Amino acid sequence: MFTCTFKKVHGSKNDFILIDEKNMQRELSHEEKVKLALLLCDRKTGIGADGILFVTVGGRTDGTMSIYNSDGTVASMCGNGLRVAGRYILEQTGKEEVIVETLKADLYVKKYVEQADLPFYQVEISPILFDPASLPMNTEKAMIINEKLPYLSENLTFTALAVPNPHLISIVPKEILLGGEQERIASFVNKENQYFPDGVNVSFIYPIQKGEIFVHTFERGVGFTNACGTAMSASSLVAILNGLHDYETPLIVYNNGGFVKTIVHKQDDKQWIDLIGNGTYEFDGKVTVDLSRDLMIDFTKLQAYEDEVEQYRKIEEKAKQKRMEIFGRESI
Ligand SMILES: N[C@@H](CCC[C@H](N)C(=O)O)C(=O)O
Repeated sequence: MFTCTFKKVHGSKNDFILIDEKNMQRELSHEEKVKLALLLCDRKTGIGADGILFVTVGGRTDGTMSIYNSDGTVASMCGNGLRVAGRYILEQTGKEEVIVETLKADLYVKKYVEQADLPFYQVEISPILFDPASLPMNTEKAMIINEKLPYLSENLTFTALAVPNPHLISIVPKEILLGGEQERIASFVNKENQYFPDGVNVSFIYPIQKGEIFVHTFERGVGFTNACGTAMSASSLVAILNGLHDYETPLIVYNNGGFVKTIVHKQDDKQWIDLIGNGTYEFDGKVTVDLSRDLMIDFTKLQAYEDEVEQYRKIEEKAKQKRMEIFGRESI
């Protein structure tokens, strides 16, 4: 039997079970964490989430975050997750800004003060890598920027980059965004294939107007999600590379769960992205599982964060209206 307390959280409705490792009855091996992700993230038989964020406070940096996708695979980063994990580490340390260790990089997080009604958090997305080996992607080319990939589509062009988890991104017209192309392409590259041996997150960008884009993502290890933070960050850079936006300038990125703000920085030879958005706590809970029998035994809600859930509901409502105006649908 294994018991732990957790927080159910979300960033743009990309939802997670956040577990502070100090609240676990005992340390879990990687294999046990995989099982826990499969059990708890299941939306029918578990608690339901896009992934588990394992967090520790203190250590070499102010804290650490690791992410297990709902299918049990491990990713190197999670932008929406880092906003909530960063918030948690900020609150636990009482600091104004923190550095969080993730699998491949130490990343900067702070509270974003311009947002009055609901606290927003700003997280650093870096490094940004175009070398196909860093995704990994098998190709002869040195970089994939607005390239046709005939094995995926005859018409669309794609940009491939790692931030540092892998993203394949295409700018598309409305009818393509609303059609079945994204699911077909994403399903192909996330099954066994010769081009993306570890799979890849696939995003479609729809440019709304100057300063605004919509991003829809099929996440590796999850499927379509309401939003993917690293994908929205990578898509912001892709928008700039295509002349749709400028460096050092805020961009509003709408998604199926709300919106975020991004700023892509370029200074000398260094590039990084600020991802700014909500980091919402929904409720605290306690769960008991039997990992040897792959069973969730018991799950109790301990405390609900009704005020912030209600505040977020207003943001969500506005974003829904925006999607209705643009696409004539509440969600994509
Ligand atoms: N939702 C995340 C990304 C989670 C990892 C991703 N599915 C992967 O496997 O690379 C985000 O907000 O960035």
